[in-house]
Amino acid sequence: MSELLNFNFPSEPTVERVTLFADVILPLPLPRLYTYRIPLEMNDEVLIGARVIVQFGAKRVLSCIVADIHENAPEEYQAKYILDVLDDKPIVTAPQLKLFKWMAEYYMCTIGEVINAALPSALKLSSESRIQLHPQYNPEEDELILAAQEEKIIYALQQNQSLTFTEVGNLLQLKSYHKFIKSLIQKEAIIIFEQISDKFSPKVVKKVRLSEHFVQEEGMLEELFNQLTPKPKQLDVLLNYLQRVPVHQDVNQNYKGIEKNVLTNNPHLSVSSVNSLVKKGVLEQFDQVVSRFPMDVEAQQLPMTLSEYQEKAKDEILGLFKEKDTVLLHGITGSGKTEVYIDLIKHALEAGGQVLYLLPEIALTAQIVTRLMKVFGDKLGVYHSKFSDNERAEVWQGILSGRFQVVVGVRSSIFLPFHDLSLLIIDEEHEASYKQYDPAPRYNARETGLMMAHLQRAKTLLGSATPSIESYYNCQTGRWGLVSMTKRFGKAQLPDIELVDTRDEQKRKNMHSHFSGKLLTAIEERLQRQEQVILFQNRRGYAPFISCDECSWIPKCKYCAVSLSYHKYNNELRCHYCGYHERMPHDCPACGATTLKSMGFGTEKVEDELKLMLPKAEVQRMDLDTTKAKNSYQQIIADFENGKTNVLVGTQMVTKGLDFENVSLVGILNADTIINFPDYRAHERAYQLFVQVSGRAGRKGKPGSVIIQTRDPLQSIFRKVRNNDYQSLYEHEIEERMRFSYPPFVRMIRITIKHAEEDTSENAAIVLAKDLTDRLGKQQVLGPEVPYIFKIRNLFLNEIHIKLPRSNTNLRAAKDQLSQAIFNLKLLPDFKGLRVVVDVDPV
Ligand SMILES: Nc1ncnc2c1ncn2[C@@H]1O[C@H](COP(=O)(O)OP(=O)(O)OP(=O)(O)O)[C@@H](O)[C@H]1O
Ligand SMILES: [Zn+2]
Repeated sequence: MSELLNFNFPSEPTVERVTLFADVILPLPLPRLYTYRIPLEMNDEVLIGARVIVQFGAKRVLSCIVADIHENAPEEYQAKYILDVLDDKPIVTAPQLKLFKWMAEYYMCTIGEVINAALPSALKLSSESRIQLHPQYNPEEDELILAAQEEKIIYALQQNQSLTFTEVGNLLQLKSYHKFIKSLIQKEAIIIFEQISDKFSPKVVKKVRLSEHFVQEEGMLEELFNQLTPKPKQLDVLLNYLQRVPVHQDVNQNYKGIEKNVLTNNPHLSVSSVNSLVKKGVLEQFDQVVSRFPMDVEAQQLPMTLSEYQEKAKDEILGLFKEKDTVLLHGITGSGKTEVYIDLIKHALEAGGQVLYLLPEIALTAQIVTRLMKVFGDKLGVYHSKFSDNERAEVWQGILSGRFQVVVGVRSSIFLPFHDLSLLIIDEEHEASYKQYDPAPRYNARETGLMMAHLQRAKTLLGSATPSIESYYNCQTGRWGLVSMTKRFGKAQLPDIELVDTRDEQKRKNMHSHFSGKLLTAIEERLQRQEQVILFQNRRGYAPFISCDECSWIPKCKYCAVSLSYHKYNNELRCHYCGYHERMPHDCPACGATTLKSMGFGTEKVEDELKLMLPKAEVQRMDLDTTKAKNSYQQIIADFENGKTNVLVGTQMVTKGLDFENVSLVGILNADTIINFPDYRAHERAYQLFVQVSGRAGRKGKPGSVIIQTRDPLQSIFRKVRNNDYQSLYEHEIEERMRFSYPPFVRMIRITIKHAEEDTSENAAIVLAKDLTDRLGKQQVLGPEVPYIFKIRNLFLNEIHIKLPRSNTNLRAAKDQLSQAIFNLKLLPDFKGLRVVVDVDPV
């Protein structure tokens, strides 16, 4: 595979008339690249990193990326011709291709899977792709010079709204019709969209401006004033317009106009006068399509000067960057890391490079984007999965064209087409959400980011108040630089942390459902003082399961080995693994009793009960269920920021990096499920979670407090959290990792074997484990074992863990062995229908 993936980047375009071949990456999980022949007339047009259209299989026509161009015909098959060239410039850059290749090798997947994850769908075309008229193109009015075929397409689109590529081909009766589509896209007459649901719907605002001749021709404006004197209401409208758009100072300002509703919503102006002026032709009304990424936000430098500590940290980072490529900024919650990042980004942009700022979660981007917009204006691009395909394609193209020099985004941003990255920031670097579980590539954006930075010779700054053990270890061994900030910004102090023993409280009848008396009183106090509260519970839904009081029946998922969670708002039982749902039964299907009780509690119940107990409080919830819609994150965060809500209840979404100045109390409702998680990282995770969520309190001057409810307050983790003692957590953890051979001392690979038959799954796992033991040695192979959740989506699971020494040569060899073993396993007739999932560095 690696030979086939060898990319060459010829520095000069080929001009001779030789027969050329292109190796292409199809967006499919294929184990290797395919070679196509380049038609002679396209010799100069096919470029590495650009898209071409090819036929794959008997029927499929799709776009793919050219990875290499050479003169060697494939030996095993007759190369088909490339049908068309889509781009006249590469849309995937040279360092990106190298990164994708590395990802495929490192994470043991195909490069097609990587490309598939990387490209926004709007850049992936197939016979099913659709085109529509460009929303700003008006065939009746806009004079474009179109070829006859192009006119035909436009005409058909006017009749039909949209066409698939296949339909375009049929319409033109041509095999190579893509060039017409391409040309129409370039002329901005059409756009491509992947699904009807994704159809590009631009935001349009109604605007007005003065008709041009009043502005351009001498004396016209005075005359207009005279004309309008008998109509004082219309005159008012005109004066108001001129106040907002001082055309006498700068005539060009008129062109932009203002939004019409600025005039019509003004209580001092009459709507009918505005409309009369439009009718008379004094005001000209027009529609403007506003980009989803506002272009006219001017960068406005905020007067944020770094504190002495921040300045010192920044200088240390820059100093370390002279010797090291990677630096970890370990700054406590609220120490002001973001401002240090912003300063470093400015620095990097001034030197002319590109910057990527990675965040683990969309919820976080909302706040940070506002902060960054103010400083970087329209140089800033934002990238995450709540954007539509077209929006994502717009960011992709904007990076290629140089429009966006700094991008803030979640893990998938590491796929973006940077070519001159100079700084990569990985905020909250300890976050597990940087890792993609499913589907392949199962990559970690932190590790991939580091590789990306390495390939582009960029510097990487990772930041966290609770660094991952692996990262801190890298600093201890001297591979990375370490910079610390140990004080909160300004006068803010770390909050006081109080433990409440729920077992004890229960005995004293001091528990009100899931709230201790102490927590309730504390919440009430904050409400009286007009301060805000964040409550954290690690489960969404109303209750993790329900059970019959009579017969103990518990509803389970039909397809997975888990109980169904109860969601009250739609009275449903839901599987959090496969999405299966059913109505909550009225009585027990097993015994008929009407005594179904919900057990345990999730965020929905916390919200519900709080509203009952404290009816005056405005409570809002932030979890997966309340943030499905595109802008719901922003709304919830904005409501909390503006003080519209007093209490924010949420899952781990509320714990990360959010910055609210008025929060003086944080409550953790049930710490125990977090600590008692069966995983070697449980301790580290619990520490990170408690410290992060506590860190939301008391960020701006006002003292903050934290109440943690637990049945076992004597656990050592709480002492570390209360003392903010990362050092002792690290020392304890790193010793255990060394003793029991866990990362960072070894690399782990998890192999999950899936089959519809329980026995087949188990047998296959035994055979594979045996083979792997033979190949890699006994020490290296753990399992097979049946995971706690042993069935998901009707497939029975078995797991094998592999631990490998850290040296790179061994790693590659071991992975080859692993691939071989899996390949052989799947060939065995007993194991038909077997699925094997390989997860490198699982988290
Ligand atoms: N130089 C500065 N001038 C004014 N305000 C600042 C400055 N630096 C930080 N702040 C304010 O201090 C608060 C905390 O800063 P910030 O959010 O960057 O902390 P952080 O280190 O990222 O914390 P966390 O790890 O909890 O996310 C913010 O409200 C921020 O606006
Ligand atoms: Zn299920």
